[in-house]
Amino acid sequence: MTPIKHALTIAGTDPTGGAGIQADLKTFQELHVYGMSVLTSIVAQNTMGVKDIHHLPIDFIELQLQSVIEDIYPHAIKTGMIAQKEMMALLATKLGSLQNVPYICDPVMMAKNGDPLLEKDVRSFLRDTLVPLATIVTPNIAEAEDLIDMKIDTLEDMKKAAERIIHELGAKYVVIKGGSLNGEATDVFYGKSREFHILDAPRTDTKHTHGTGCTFSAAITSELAKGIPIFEAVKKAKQFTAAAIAHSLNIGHGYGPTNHWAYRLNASSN
Ligand SMILES: Nc1ncnc2c1ncn2[C@@H]1O[C@H](COP(=O)(O)OP(=O)(O)OP(=O)(O)O)[C@@H](O)[C@H]1O
Ligand SMILES: Cc1ncc(CO)c(N)n1
Repeated sequence: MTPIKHALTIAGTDPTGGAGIQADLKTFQELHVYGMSVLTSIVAQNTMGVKDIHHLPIDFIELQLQSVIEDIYPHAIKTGMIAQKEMMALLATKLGSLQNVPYICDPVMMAKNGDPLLEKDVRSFLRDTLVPLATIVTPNIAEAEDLIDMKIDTLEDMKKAAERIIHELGAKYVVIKGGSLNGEATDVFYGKSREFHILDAPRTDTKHTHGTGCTFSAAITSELAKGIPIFEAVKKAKQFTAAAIAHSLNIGHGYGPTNHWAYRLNASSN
């Protein structure tokens, strides 16, 4: 039997379970990877928006990380909501010291309704500290625009932005998620091999897309933890997320969550 793989998410919380740490752990579980988590910020949010954020002390984030790593070494690590400069600095030091562990950087900046999840003026620090360490960085359109200070309106713009993220910021690979562009669900993958891949999936006409980005990056993390090659991992994550959105859940009063078990249902009916 293949030994179990372990994946670690370092992120903020969503008490409604659709985004953040909770979405990551559900995704790890669905993709048969043992899930672990280090909390950075506790967020009072729901499908309608963010009410307040409580940031954990830096030394306590460090202690959580140390507790996990000295006991169950992760085969892949993702970061999601990292809200403060001090958190980014700590994680840059720690992640930089881990050898050969794929690092998936989801540069989370805001919730689906536009409420900010990062403190003011830290976006450039995220670009300079965590992004360069990433095996793969997974911005949506707004996050990519912010990272390289460029407006993105077309697929060609997405490709230019992807090149700049790799060649100017230093990540190894990038997938820019086009979920919010022109009513398409087309993503652009690019990386050190300098080849573009366009990822398409049928777009589902739904507003219930809370946590799609977390789910997508957690699915990539799961596959990289298993040792799957990077583009295969991204393709699988795209299918997993597309199924989760196609069967998204009309619960809550705002942007409802995706359905993390939809991929399993599809797979068992094939
Ligand atoms: N309506 C949709 N139908 C199908 N796929 C979608 C849809 N919306 C987004 N996607 C896909 O879902 C994945 C996540 O992209 P998205 O742009 O929604 O992330 P995000 O904005 O970071 O999400 P969040 O901030 O809510 O976590 C991408 O592969 C994107 O193409
Ligand atoms: C904690 C957290 N991370 C990410 C997102 C973006 O979906 C969210 N709403 N909450």
